[in-house]
This record gives sequence, C-alpha cells and structure tokens, in this order.
Amino acid sequence: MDIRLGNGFDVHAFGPGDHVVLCGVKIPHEKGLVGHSDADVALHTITDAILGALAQGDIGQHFPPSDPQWKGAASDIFLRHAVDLAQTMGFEMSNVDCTIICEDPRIGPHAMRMRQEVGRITGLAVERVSVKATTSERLGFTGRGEGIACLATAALMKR
Ligand SMILES: Nc1ccn([C@@H]2O[C@H](COP(=O)(O)O)[C@@H](O)[C@H]2O)c(=O)n1
Ligand SMILES: C[C@@]1(CO)OP(=O)(O)OP(=O)(O)OC[C@H]1O
Repeated sequence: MDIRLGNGFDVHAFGPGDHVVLCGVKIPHEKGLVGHSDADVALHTITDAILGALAQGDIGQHFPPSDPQWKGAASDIFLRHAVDLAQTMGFEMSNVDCTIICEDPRIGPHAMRMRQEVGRITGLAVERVSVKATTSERLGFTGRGEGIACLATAALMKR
C-alpha cells in the first residue's frame, strides 16, 4: 500500500463583516475574514494538505489570487479540485484532521456541521474527518483577534 501524508497551514486576517465561513459553514461573527475568495481558511488548509500529500504544489499555484475568476469564490471548488487530482493520480482519501486556531468564534458548536460539509465535498465518511479548535491563550495575532490560523493533515492511499 502506498500511503502519502500532507500538511497544510493558512492564515486569513479579520476585516469588516458579520460572519466567517469555515469548512463551508457560515458562522455569525462580529468580523469577517479577508481574502480573494470567500476566505475559508479551513478549506484552504485542507486543500493544501491534500496537494502536499500529492507533491502537487499549493493552492495559490492552482488558483492564483491574481485571477479574477476566483474573486469571492466558494472554497469548496478548491478542495474538490484537490480531491479530483488525487483520484486522477490513483489515490483515495483516507482521513483529514484540521485544527482551527482562534479565540473567537467558538468552533465547538459548529464542528459537527463542518465535519459533515468536508465529508460532503471530499466524499469521506464523517468518521474520517476531524475538525477541532484551540485558542492561542491570547498570545500572538490569533490571540489578539487579528485573524484565524489553521493547520491540517491529510492521508491518502493507493492500493
Ligand atoms: N475558537 C475555539 C477555541 C477553542 N475551542 C474549544 O475550547 C477548548 C479549550 O481551548 P484552549 O485553547 O484553552 O485549549 C478547545 O479544546 C476547544 O474544544 C473552541 O471550540 N473554539
Ligand atoms: C484561495 C485563493 C484563490 O484566489 O485566494 P485567497 O482567498 O486569498 O486565499 P489564500 O489562502 O490567501 O491564497 C490562495 C488563493 O489562491
């Protein structure tokens, strides 16, 4: 069995707005996230983890932020592209683990919907999708509430 692991990391800054989109789930919040797309930092991170496992570059190489086509785009497009690429290369997804780093919004109440949404986009069973969160104990840019950071790991396998 050929097993590949990839990691991802992304950050988006807070800006004006009344909600954030994380793992495709709209969460009411006193601020929004700034980005060329919908700024779904969690889906971007999972996308990068899959591209990393495949050694196929990163999300910005596949979807340049200079391309007006992706202005305001829903980020499930990027994740689906990475999953399709994995399938084309003969790999199937095994599991995804994602850690969202922010003081607010609280992720726990939305985590199951996020897992379900990532499962819907990737075709993974919800038991194979982990979404969790931590604060940074009020330290650094996430601690000051300036943005959200995200880490993800993806495992792919070829039988
Ligand atoms: N945005 C967040 C941050 C944390 N959580 C949950 O709270 C727990 C405690 O956080 P610590 O940073 O003090 O370890 C954490 O394990 C998460 O369950 C959250 O839901 N949303
Ligand atoms: C997703 C893309 C797509 O235009 O834009 P952003 O929403 O700015 O996200 P980021 O993670 O900064 O970079 C990847 C970009 O290519």
